[in-house]
Amino acid sequence: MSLVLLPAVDVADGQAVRLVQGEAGTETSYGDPLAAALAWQQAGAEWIHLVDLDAAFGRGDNRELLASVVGALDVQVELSGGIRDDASLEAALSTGCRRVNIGTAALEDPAWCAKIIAEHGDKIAVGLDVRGTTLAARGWTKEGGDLWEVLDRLESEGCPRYVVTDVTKDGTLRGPNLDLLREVCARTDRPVIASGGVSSLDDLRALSTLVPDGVEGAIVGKALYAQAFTLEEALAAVSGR
Ligand SMILES: O=C(O)c1ccccc1N[C@@H]1O[C@H](COP(=O)(O)O)[C@@H](O)[C@H]1O
Repeated sequence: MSLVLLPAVDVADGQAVRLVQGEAGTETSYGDPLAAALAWQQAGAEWIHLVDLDAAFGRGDNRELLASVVGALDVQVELSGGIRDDASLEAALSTGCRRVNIGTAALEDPAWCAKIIAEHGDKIAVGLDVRGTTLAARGWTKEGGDLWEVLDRLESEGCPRYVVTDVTKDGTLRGPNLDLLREVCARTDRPVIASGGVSSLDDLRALSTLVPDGVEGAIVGKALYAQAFTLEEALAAVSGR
């Protein structure tokens, strides 16, 4: 199996943006989110990782815009940011996205998280956003507990998939945290999506070596927007071409 690539489209104030280490105020804008997503689709992406950053930061949302982006795409969408209760989950799933990524609520509302895993199974992924081994919540501005304790709990609840982000690497082009990914994969048989730090085709080749361990995919953001490589080149690299 080849590593699945998920180009990221993070949306703040109606624009596609990239942050550095998830910090508000570090935005670089890349224009219309739909245009960005369509460009990745046109280049061969099978998935888009679509994030409502305003909802993640609790400062508003881009819900209607993101719904229109999902509706206009033919590829599968992983929708993330601000999905924290029944209403936001229902709104997210009703867009037609393939799955949602739950961050803060998995840390602050374990009972609800267990309930939605039981109800929606594979449509749920949990985002493990970490600094070191401390989880981050609420737009990565609050600490959310110990990674290994939370992972043990989610395992017992049957969490179907994890999106593992090293917050310190995100948007920095400093390379993925391969050790962290290896450690998470050693503690779960569930698929893991790697996020944060991809800077080069060699990073993608390194992540591909972790596919047998359980790394199913990689979210790629800044490197694509900064044109460190094209998505076509990335897809060729992970397919061994
Ligand atoms: O993706 C980012 O750059 C990012 C930066 C700061 C906060 C969140 C970010 N991304 C996504 O938001 C979810 C968490 O949202 P929530 O806690 O469930 O509301 C996180 O997993 C990232 O996918």
